[in-house]
Amino acid sequence: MSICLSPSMLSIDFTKAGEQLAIVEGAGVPYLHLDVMDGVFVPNISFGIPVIQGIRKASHMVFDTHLMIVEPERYVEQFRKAGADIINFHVEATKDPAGCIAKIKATGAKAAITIKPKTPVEEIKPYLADVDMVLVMTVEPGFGGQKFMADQVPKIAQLAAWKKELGLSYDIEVDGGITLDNVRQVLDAGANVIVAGSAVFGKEDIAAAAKGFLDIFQEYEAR
Ligand SMILES: O=C(CO)[C@@H](O)[C@H](O)COP(=O)(O)O
Repeated sequence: MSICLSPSMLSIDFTKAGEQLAIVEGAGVPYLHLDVMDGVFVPNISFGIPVIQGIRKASHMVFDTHLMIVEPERYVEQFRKAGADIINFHVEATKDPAGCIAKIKATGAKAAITIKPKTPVEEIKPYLADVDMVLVMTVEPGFGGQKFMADQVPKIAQLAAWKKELGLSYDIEVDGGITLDNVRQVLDAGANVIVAGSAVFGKEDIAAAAKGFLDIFQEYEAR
């Protein structure tokens, strides 16, 4: 399974967004992680549908849209129309995760389900056969630049074990505090989609930061 980098837009310099998106795309980064926050599900507000629609025109990357909003099913069609390729919602944010997955898939987008650090990984087990990706948060959602929670790594390993045991093929994404120093920990546990905000867009040399991750991925893929 290939390993992908998904840099988080939350850490982009919005005054230079077009330029910085072109840098990561030019470096061969396949995904762009879009953190949508509503100020209710998480204590922060970021950006939403019009911004995604705007940057869609400037990028061919896979838009990996992480909805940190309550009742995400209300907005699935609009995010898809704006350009989302993957629609990622929190199991804690909806009363009907199965319905939300079905709604996402009906739009033609890939469906992904996410858990916060305090949520047991067992809560998403019933949905594993129906999703394209699972996302393990390694920080409390809401802000970039937080410290990686290493105690979440066993969840990644559990999801990798279930994937094998159940004969499934979902991607395992990890998000929060990932750096060049700790990325091997999550790759070793079985993650294959890596979100990094401050460790990519927060760096002076964005292309070199992205390359640092891509080189490690290449090393793992060659094993
Ligand atoms: O979803 C979130 C925060 O809620 C993340 O996507 C962060 O934005 C990642 O940023 P870093 O922790 O890598 O700086």
